[in-house]
Amino acid sequence: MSRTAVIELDDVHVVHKARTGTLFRRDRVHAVNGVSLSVGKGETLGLVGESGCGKSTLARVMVGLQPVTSGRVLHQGVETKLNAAGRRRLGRSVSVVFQDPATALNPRMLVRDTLLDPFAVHGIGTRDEREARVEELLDLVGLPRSALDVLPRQISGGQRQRVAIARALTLNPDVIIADEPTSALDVSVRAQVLNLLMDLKEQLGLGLVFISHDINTVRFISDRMAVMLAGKIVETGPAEKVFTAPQHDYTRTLLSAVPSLL
Ligand SMILES: Nc1ncnc2c1ncn2[C@@H]1O[C@H](COP(=O)(O)OP(=O)(O)OP(=O)(O)O)[C@@H](O)[C@H]1O
Repeated sequence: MSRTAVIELDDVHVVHKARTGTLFRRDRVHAVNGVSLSVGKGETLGLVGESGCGKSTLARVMVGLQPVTSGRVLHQGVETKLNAAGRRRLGRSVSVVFQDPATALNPRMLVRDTLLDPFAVHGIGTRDEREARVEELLDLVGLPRSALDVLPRQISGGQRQRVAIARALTLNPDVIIADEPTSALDVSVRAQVLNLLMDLKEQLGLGLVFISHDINTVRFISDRMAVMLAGKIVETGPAEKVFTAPQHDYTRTLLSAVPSLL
């Protein structure tokens, strides 16, 4: 079966200027080093690797927030340019859920306004359409109507992450990039948020890129898995295969670490 990937990266490199070095000659960090991958609707790609291996930089590339140093980013088969129009197109189709909803959500915005915000940014929908969609979003993520008129700090961490997921869904994206979406949450609610993401993927036919340092969580949620080490993808394949028959030493090292509680 061949279908066009929603997002495809072709030999992408990102070199950051580090905060170290001198004013005139900053050190460089090769955060993403020749990564090629693709994700389509209806599948979950798990991206696993330790802290600092370049996962978040890669996530930012996929949503158009991070320019690449070299390589190509294709959206629906067409190379994207990170000008205003390209970014807007990508932003409608690919949205992101960050690790910590306490910092990702505007603390001074009511949940209702947070969910309405993407409509304003993209200038779409009538007032009635926007309001109806906000109610639909609450149902999708399992929040009560009473959650609309509160500030993020007035609800629990798990509920805040549900709001962040609802916001990511506002404009009906094709793909969601979830960057360590459960790491900042209490252990007791992590499984609920993971299950919600899996249900939404099924129900809406979404593509999901699930990023985590925890290989057990990635296995649980992913169809395909990519293992990242020092900016490179060192192993990729069906999640079950990578898990049961790892080919790379680094994957084996990750697998031998203590199992997590999600
Ligand atoms: N804006 C930036 N400027 C300079 N260096 C950066 C920048 N963003 C990331 N880096 C560096 O690039 C490397 C990869 O960072 P990145 O955040 O992508 O990794 P990560 O795997 O997501 O790690 P973590 O899980 O800790 O966020 C690190 O060495 C980091 O210090």
